[in-house]
Amino acid sequence: MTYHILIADPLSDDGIQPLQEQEDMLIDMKTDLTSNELLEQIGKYDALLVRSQTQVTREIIEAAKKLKIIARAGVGVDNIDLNAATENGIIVVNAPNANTNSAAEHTIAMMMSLSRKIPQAYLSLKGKKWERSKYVGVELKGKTLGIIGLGRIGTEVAYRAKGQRMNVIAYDPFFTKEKAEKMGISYGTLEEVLQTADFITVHTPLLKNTKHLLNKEAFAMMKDGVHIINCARGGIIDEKALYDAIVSNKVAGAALDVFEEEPAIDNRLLELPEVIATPHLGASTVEAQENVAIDVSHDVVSFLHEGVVQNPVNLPSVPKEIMSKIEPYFYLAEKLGKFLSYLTDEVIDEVNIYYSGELANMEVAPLTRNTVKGLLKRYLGIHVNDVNALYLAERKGIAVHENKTSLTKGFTNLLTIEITSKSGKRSVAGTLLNGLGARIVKVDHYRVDVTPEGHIVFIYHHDQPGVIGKMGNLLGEHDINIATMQVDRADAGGDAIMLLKVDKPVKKKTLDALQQLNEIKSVKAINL
Ligand SMILES: NC(=O)c1ccc[n+]([C@@H]2O[C@H](COP(=O)([O-])OP(=O)(O)OC[C@H]3O[C@@H](n4cnc5c(N)ncnc54)[C@H](O)[C@@H]3O)[C@@H](O)[C@H]2O)c1
Ligand SMILES: O=C(O)[C@H](O)COP(=O)(O)O
Repeated sequence: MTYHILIADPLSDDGIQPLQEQEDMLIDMKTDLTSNELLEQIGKYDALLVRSQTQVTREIIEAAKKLKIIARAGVGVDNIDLNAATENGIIVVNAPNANTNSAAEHTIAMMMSLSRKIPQAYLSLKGKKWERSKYVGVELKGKTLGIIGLGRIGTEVAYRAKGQRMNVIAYDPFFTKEKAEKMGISYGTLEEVLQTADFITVHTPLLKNTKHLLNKEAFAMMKDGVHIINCARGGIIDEKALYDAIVSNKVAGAALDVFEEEPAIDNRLLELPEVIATPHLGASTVEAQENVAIDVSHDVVSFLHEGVVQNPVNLPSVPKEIMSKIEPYFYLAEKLGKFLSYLTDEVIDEVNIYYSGELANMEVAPLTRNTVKGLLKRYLGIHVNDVNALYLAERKGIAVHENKTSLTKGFTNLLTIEITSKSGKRSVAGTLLNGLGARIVKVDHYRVDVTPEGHIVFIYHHDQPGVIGKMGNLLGEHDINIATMQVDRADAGGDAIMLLKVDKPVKKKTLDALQQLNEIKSVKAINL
């Protein structure tokens, strides 16, 4: 199989080496496609690599019938419709650590340029003027830097600002006084940061709750003559409010790398002499560009080849040590889910997954996704995957619950899945037997021992003499060879089940013929 890869924004040539080394990957580098051209062409690609420029909209995602992975060579994924990607089962990955240094250094460079008016003085001198008194700056030493958003970049900015002998105060919902003490900086609420800082820099993502975080009210709370820096995302600052705050001398100056609309050619903030700006260059260093491209290239290769990634955005990442423990159960979980989907034709209202024995001590979320994937696969086929399984279940009104119990019923590990529909509950349980692999060990309250693979004929019948022979004969007449057979019953002469492993798919006319036998209550062909 050959994978078609589209690189739609400029990426470092050295960085995409891991992709270029793959014999089964054909790479198209098309960095000046219009959105219409992208829409027309996206259908043939398995992977799409972008930076912040290409807008990966719902329309594009829905036209991307083969697309499996969208890789963002950088941090912010606000140019990608994540909901649409998740709904369509497309994994999104990014490179969250690779440009942290560059963005932090750019922030410090912008702050220093702002405080000493370097860009303005440079332009003046280039205009053949020698204006020494016009460009008097302020020192950073002893000033307070307020950081809003103390994640990867905010933290690096804090350490660098301390190097400038600034006092640092930060606000982040996950930041505490104890952490502040360890870092040698101050903790503040958002208001405290706004009220005490001489320089304010934002380092949050652009989210619903960070949109216009610095607005008219926020500027009103700040010290007169405050300086503002935004090397995170346009939109965190209300540009109109910033403009007014500069014109009214509340804000002494602003350094902006990002804008509400990019490219920001006609942005009126750029007309103000107090505003210095760069065209979204925070991550534009040789090192960062090489590193982001390497990170996402590795994820694209490992996802297309092995289904695993390091930096998923729309799927929780599982640490390697946890993954190595739960991976052997993936197969069992998916097969049990699929088996169970055949036991009812009714709408499923609820799924309960019981993890017992050693499974009860593990991080089981990926197994839950695999179980639900298996359950939905009978109807959704390739349209359900690890990325969208839980989303699709929720959309179909199926409540999924994880339960952990110590009851192992004699097994070292036991995975039990129970579905509830209008007419009641159905369940299946399986285990991993040391050295023997996966087994289905229980169907409803019947005990069995079946490998969860291949073609299975599942029969509910009355336990009575001769029934097994009759079924064997009938299957023989229909050219179906029985490989293994498992039978269990509630009581002698009562209800019973039979699981027949057969060598090939059983046709409808064979199932209909079995159903005609008096002893048979129901019969299903299960293909795992
Ligand atoms: N200019 C550039 O070229 C460039 C380069 C890299 C990253 N970025 C941007 O910088 C930003 C930060 O990136 P990062 O890697 O540090 O992300 P991160 O996820 O490590 O940190 C973001 C922090 O913001 C905090 N946060 C969220 N909502 C908040 C709120 N309402 N108030 C205060 N804090 C809040 C989070 O708790 C988190 O700690 C992102 O927007 C990213 O896209 C820009
Ligand atoms: O979020 C990011 O990583 C930065 O905004 C960098 O964007 P870029 O890859 O377009 O430079």
